[in-house]
Amino acid sequence: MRVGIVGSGSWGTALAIVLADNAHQVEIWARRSEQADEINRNHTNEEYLPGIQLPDTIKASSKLEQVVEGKEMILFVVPSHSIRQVARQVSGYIPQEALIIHAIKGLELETHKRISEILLEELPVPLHERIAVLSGPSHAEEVSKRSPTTVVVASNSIKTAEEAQDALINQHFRVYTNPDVVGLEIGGALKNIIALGAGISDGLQFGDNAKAALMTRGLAEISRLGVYMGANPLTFSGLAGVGDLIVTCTSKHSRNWRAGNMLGQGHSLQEVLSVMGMVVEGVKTTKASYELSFQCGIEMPITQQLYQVLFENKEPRKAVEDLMGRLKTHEMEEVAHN
Ligand SMILES: NC(=O)c1ccc[n+]([C@@H]2O[C@H](COP(=O)([O-])OP(=O)(O)OC[C@H]3O[C@@H](n4cnc5c(N)ncnc54)[C@H](O)[C@@H]3O)[C@@H](O)[C@H]2O)c1
Ligand SMILES: O=P(O)(O)OC[C@H](O)CO
Repeated sequence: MRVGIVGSGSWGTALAIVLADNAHQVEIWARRSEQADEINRNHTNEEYLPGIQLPDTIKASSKLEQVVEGKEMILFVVPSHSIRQVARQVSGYIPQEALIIHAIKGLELETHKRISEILLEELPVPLHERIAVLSGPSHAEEVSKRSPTTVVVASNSIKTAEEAQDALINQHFRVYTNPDVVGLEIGGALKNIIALGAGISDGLQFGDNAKAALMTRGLAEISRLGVYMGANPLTFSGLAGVGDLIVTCTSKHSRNWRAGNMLGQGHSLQEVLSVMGMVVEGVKTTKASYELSFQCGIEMPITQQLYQVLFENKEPRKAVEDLMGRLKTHEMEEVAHN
């Protein structure tokens, strides 16, 4: 297939490798022309995937419309804060039968919308059945080295999900399908909040019990909001739920964990973001989810404490004390009240 990848950060570039390995014809959009030149000339993307040699067949361009024009498959892999503007810019240039996959893990800050909801608003109606989301435990650094990785694609159309699966699956990159778009998007976006928390906990040197607690209770509040929004609870025990939570809370590759770790060591949010150089989706997602939790009347204690740490200068240690000092409760409220 002729494939256009919108976004040449670490994840867009790693997915370009997967697709080039599958003999697709890949063109990738780079915001800066020097980066496109580097990919075309040296077959590297040193800023985002240092030390990785890209297949020679991957082409790059800094002309956004050109990257989607005439393509049979388009992947959107830009940070969540830019997807609406980027989708709007290319909307009129995408062929009407193209398969659209987004691999973005975040929520729109201003509207709290999921990425597929934004795509439905910005792309023409004939493309709506063609939209799929890709999620799951998948650090770009490992995918680009062809380490075994499993992911999941969801779409409202099973045909679309299966087409995405067929295009992406290979010996190193195993792709499952799932019909639950809401579950995939909520799981993928909100695990970044918990990874920030896990990084803080490690930065405070709290140990493994604390991290396991954050991951487990984090999954409980992610599922609570997700189910309220229409997700299938089973999705959260799958790759896009617990799978991605594990990898993001425990891997040295995670930007969210690393950012949290620095916060736990006493650095300010501004300092942390200025040294990261790559998107830390969990920061904006914490704000969007904090607001959503009040809007929907859903209890999300970890998200609420993290919001105070990130945006109200609360001491991380005090946030942990407040979490531990909450009123006693049942592990499974829903079960206890039946
Ligand atoms: N890196 C991973 O391992 C990984 C894995 C799965 C999902 N994701 C998700 O993929 C998405 C992209 O992440 P990434 O890791 O590739 O990010 P990145 O920080 O490595 O790269 C971001 C890319 O987007 C571009 N960009 C930044 N601001 C932009 C703007 N305003 N408009 C247009 N383009 C802009 C940058 O130039 C860069 O090419 C995120 O939602 C992330 O959560 C990342
Ligand atoms: O590096 P992070 O924290 O953005 O996480 C990357 C992926 O989402 C892991 O699946």
